[in-house]
Amino acid sequence: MLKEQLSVFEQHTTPFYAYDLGLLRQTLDLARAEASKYGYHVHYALKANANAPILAEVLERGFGADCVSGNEVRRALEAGFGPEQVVFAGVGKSDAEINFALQSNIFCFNCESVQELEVIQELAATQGKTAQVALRINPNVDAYTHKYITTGLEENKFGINVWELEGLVLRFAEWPNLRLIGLHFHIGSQITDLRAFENLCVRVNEIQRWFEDRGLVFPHLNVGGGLGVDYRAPEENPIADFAAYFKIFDLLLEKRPGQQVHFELGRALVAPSGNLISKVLYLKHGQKTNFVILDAGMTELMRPALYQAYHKIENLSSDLPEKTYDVVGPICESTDCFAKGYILPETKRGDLVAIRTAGAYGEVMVSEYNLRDKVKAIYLS
Ligand SMILES: Cc1ncc(COP(=O)(O)O)c(C=O)c1O
Ligand SMILES: N[C@@H](CCCC[NH3+])C(=O)O
Repeated sequence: MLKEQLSVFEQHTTPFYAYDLGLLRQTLDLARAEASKYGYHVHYALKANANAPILAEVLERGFGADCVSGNEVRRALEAGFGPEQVVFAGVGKSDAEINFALQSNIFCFNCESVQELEVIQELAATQGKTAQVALRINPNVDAYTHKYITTGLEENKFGINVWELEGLVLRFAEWPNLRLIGLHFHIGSQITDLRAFENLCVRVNEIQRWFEDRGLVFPHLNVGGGLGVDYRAPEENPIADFAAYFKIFDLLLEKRPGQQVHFELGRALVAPSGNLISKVLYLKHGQKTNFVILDAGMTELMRPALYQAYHKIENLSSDLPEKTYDVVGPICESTDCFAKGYILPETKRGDLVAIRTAGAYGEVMVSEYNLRDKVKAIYLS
């Protein structure tokens, strides 16, 4: 119960992120236990949260690192991940980022276009290196999630389209500095309808057979991340159903002998253990609405403004009878709104409010807009 932490929260200047390291450890332990039943490798997606104390817990459990920028690769290496644990995805890797990853001898580049393969070949040749690459293929599988966080449909910018593969395989011989070690897929984020992963397996099997028909078998399959969390009921479901998730792949993904299967989970590992704690600055009574104006806004947690995302909100200070409010931030944008028509106990200036399930894609997406101060983080063990 977050309310039990109220006295701790009251000692800190708001707004701040509060991370529950106990819940984080439980989540990571469970994910590791379920993945290891099948010998699966999990690479934690740093883009979800790259804070040092979080990375330390991830690293301690033997997960690898999934990075999408040169700076994420650097952060992972600085945190202690070995280069052989680092994969690097991203639709627009710059030459400088590729060079840095090559110099660092990372495990694998997840390549998203033929053009990128050409550039990595050229830069690897200049460095006298061989780059290990996986082809990120756009499988055209619906993730049944918000359209802004779907990545595996043909209309999305991510990955190599299947219709490009025929031309691509003919060109492998032109790239002596690339070692093609795997296939990579990622269909989207906050996936709660697990049938999307079933469909992904069916598609990966088809694509794998297509390559086999052309004499190509890869030692690695990377099926990405995307497992969602329960934003509406964080107390009832604090940990994602890793057992059901990994079981789908065990049942449906056709693994070749000796083939290694990789996952890139971000949100499901860290979202529930982070909460944004904010203070109520003002109560404003409009014609039709009562506004709760917080000292945190879209600059500290962008997801509601960007995706109309739902985050549960709790008033930690009040037990008064309930009222209905629009909960908003201080930023000069009308989209700076965490929730409309939200029921909270009667709220007063100075109350502390928790915006729940904000451990993933919260602090990493902070903006300085309106010259806001950088939000702080505290860690509860
Ligand atoms: C390529 C890739 N891998 C992994 C992830 C992590 O996704 P999630 O946090 O939904 O598990 C993402 C983000 O959607 C991604 O784009
Ligand atoms: N940032 C997004 C998810 C994008 C995942 C990365 N491809 C979110 O908050 O839900």
